[in-house]
Amino acid sequence: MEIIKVRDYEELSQKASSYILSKVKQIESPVLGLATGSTPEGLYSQLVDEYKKGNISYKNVTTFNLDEYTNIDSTDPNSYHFFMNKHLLGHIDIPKTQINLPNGSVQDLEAECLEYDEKITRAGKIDLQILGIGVNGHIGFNEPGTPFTSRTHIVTLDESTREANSRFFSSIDEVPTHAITMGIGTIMESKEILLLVSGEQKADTLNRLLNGEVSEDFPASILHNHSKVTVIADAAACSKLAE
Ligand SMILES: O=P(O)(O)OC[C@H]1O[C@](O)(CO)[C@@H](O)[C@@H]1O
Repeated sequence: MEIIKVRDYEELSQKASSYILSKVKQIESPVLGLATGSTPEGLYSQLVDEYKKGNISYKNVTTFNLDEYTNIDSTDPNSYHFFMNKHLLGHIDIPKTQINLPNGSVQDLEAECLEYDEKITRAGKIDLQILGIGVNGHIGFNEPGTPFTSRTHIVTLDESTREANSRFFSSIDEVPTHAITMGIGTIMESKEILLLVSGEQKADTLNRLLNGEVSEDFPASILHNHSKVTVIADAAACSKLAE
């Protein structure tokens, strides 16, 4: 696991954007894994800017998002479909047919999970997966205790995760209780992973990730078993690391 320490959120977003753009230019038909949450917002804004400046085209890119709430329509402002359109996908030249997010509003959610996982395999697997990390070490919506071998599945969200995400809703009661997420096994099949960690509230999390043991109690710890993981972390997130 390689760690790149940067000054602040702005530098983190710039570094992550350059990293991704170099992959998009290098690979003929890149498959990107995308994340939601506050952390990648700055990155997405940079990716949009580069497109608007005419420095990049995303016509050959295929995307797979990590997760989506269940029982929420894709037009709902709290859905991850809406988030991705608002922050990235609605502003660039990627063809709609190459955009993939789990559909949390279908009746047969189990079938949706299976199909989503198979679609990633059919696309030739993810070239570069972008990840954020929850304070409890979750990746995607894989909460502590999720088997490392898990495939795309339905999860019951931890109260702490619902609490953290309630900032996007008018009250915690409105935060969905379930979601579809790529499994840890699915994420680990990505050829490369870029993890973004920002802010003081993630300082203990980053310390545990880098110095703790690999355990299902802390889902992100599995990343130690992947051969190509880069972590970009800002000074606030690094504030609990030994010099
Ligand atoms: O970037 P944030 O908002 O801290 O979120 C961290 C993680 O939590 C989630 O938003 C899920 O709660 C993930 O998608 C994200 O990677």
